[in-house]
Amino acid sequence: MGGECCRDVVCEGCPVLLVLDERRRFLFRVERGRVQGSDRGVVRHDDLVGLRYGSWVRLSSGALALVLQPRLVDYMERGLRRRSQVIYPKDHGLILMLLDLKPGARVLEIGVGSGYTTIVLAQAVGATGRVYSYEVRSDMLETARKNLETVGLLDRVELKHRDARLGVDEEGLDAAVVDMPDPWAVLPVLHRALRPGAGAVFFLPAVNQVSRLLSAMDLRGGWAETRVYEVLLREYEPRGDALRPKTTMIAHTGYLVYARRVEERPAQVGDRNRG
Ligand SMILES: C[S@@+](CC[C@H](N)C(=O)[O-])C[C@H]1O[C@@H](n2cnc3c(N)ncnc32)[C@H](O)[C@@H]1O
Repeated sequence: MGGECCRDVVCEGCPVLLVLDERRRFLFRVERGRVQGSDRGVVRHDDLVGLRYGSWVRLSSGALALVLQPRLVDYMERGLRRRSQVIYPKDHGLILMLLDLKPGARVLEIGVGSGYTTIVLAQAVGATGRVYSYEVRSDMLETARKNLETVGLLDRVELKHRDARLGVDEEGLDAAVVDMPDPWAVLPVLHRALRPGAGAVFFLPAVNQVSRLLSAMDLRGGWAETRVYEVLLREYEPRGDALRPKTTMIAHTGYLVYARRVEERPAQVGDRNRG
């Protein structure tokens, strides 16, 4: 039975998510001669080579484990370095939809941190797109670089060690994601970098930051279609005999502010009466 390496079939160098149960999940690249250990027995990497993703392998103890292809969320849960607060997958999903990101898009990112969001953007824009990512701290950029290498998406990203408040190099961009403490300070930068009509999403942990950003947008003008969201995700125990929500959940991560960069609105009748 044939199939493409790392897509259908496990070959040497392919990533594998080995799942014994809900808690015992191991993410690694297959290297001949190596062994993956667990408290339920071990598996030799050599025994994984040639298996199809989605199939089962028997450990030395006789226990069975599932051989899966890791998704980005699996890397985020157990395969990446984390040095900063990161945006969570529940928020990433909405960000991608709000920005209407497509293969080929050119996207600005301000505030790279550990690069979790950079990775999501790089996957969305595809091989023909580009992500321009600005970060003021060199240690964060290094972590992000390693994480992008781990998931194989570094070639779609330009990492720039710069304070974005001082400006960015690009123009005519399709979208922007901003995750930094003072996003109101980059509104003029975004206006120059985004093409008219392009969307920006700002991620903000505290509600007073949201309020300050909205006031700054009102004052400056040139932003429209503004929306504010908080995404709450409730996961359920997948049990047919006792279906109910899990007892714990991530209650708060941050707020998303979305707006589109537009031309300055011309004056119209009634403007004088506006507060
Ligand atoms: C919370 S982290 C970003 C996390 C990222 N969104 C993720 O999901 O992994 C915020 C980052 O913004 C960076 N930052 C703050 N001010 C900045 C500025 N003026 N220009 C560029 N980066 C900045 C910080 O150094 C920090 O690494």
